[in-house]
Amino acid sequence: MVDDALAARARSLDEEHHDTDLRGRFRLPAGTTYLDGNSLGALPVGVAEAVADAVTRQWGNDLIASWNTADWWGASARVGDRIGALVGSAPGQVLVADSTSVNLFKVVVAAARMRPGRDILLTDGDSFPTDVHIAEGAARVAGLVVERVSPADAPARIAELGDRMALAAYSSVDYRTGELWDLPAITRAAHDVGALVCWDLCHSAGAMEVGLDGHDADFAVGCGYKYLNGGPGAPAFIHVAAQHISSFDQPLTGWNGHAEPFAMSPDYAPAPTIERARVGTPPVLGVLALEAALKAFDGVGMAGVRRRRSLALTGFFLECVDALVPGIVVASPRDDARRGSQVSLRHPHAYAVVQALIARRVIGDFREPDIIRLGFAPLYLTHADVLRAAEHLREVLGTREFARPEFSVRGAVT
Ligand SMILES: Cc1ncc(COP(=O)(O)O)c(C=O)c1O
Ligand SMILES: Nc1c(O)cccc1C(=O)C[C@H](N)C(=O)O
Repeated sequence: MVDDALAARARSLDEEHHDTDLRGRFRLPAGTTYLDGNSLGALPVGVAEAVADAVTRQWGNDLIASWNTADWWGASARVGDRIGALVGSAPGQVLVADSTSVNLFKVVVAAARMRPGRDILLTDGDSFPTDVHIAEGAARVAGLVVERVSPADAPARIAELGDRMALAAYSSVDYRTGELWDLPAITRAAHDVGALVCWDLCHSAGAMEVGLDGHDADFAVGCGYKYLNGGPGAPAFIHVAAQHISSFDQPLTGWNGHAEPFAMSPDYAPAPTIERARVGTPPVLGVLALEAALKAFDGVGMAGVRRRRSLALTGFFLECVDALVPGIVVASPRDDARRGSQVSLRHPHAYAVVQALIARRVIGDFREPDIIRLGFAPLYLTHADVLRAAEHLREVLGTREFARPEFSVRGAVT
């Protein structure tokens, strides 16, 4: 009975939100419910063809001329602008380059140089590990001291630290719990004491509005392979607000960031544009795959993606969980205003539960220590998928299927 009511509700939500259902823009295997687009996004239609064209025609036939004729050289900034439009950053402020880790390193060192005499880098000790590791590593290079403070406590701590604060570096969405942190409040608090902020948008870019310019964010970094669907190892992006570009003195002074790379000067002079964030030769095939993937967002407003899909899908999943798996601990906020595009559940056998779900072709992931992490990529999931996932979860838990020995064997990549 419960299932009938939920099935009817899933159908009516899918009808109501039909205009924003972009499943047709993706190639997803039949019979799979993919809830891991927050780790590796699905393959958009047109990417395989674009990469084949880049390989066979641009590279195979046109060879080195393609740096100009196919504008390989301009691709990093061109694709950066496309991402900028999704995260609320005006053209000329976003560059596709390197990895999120490397881009964060550039920002930390540049920010320290922009705030001489200030010694604190505030960050979240519970962030995705690379954010903490890079913060510590870059801080050593730049002469900063890292203080680990939860995003919830950051505004108050920033006010206490005052003019010791150089940079606050936070994720906008917690990778484990999916909590959406208060980007406007932390940004304001940092600016009130003359500090800078950097936002890691790995778990928000492509899933919700971010409003970087609207909130006056100084810097942001994020990856191309999650909700942006750029494919495994896709290049990342970096945002530097227009007013900071001329003072963005980043430490990785490779020849691609030079004002005139082909002058082959032995002396470094940074490009006057966002291209000063470049380091070496970009991974062109990866940048072009990402560009093709971003076509999935053509004509789509991020406000609709957020409200009519991300929040509708995660909200409906919470309803399904309450009805079908009552009592399970929900680690993600129930309040829409505080939830990213994932729902995480806690279970003492979370790893085995996730493996049992995967065996049923419901793909989510496990995160230490006890998190079943389910990502709801807004473009290609439906409310029917959401219900299917919850029904499988009920069966895996209800029958204790997860206790089968094969589900406890840990693999290297999870
Ligand atoms: C918040 C966050 N930052 C950074 C990364 C990864 O950075 P990189 O692209 O350097 O591997 C991830 C996920 O891999 C992440 O979740
Ligand atoms: N980035 C990853 C990778 O390159 C291989 C395997 C997994 C991952 C990850 O998804 C980590 C990810 N940022 C996370 O939120 O857990």
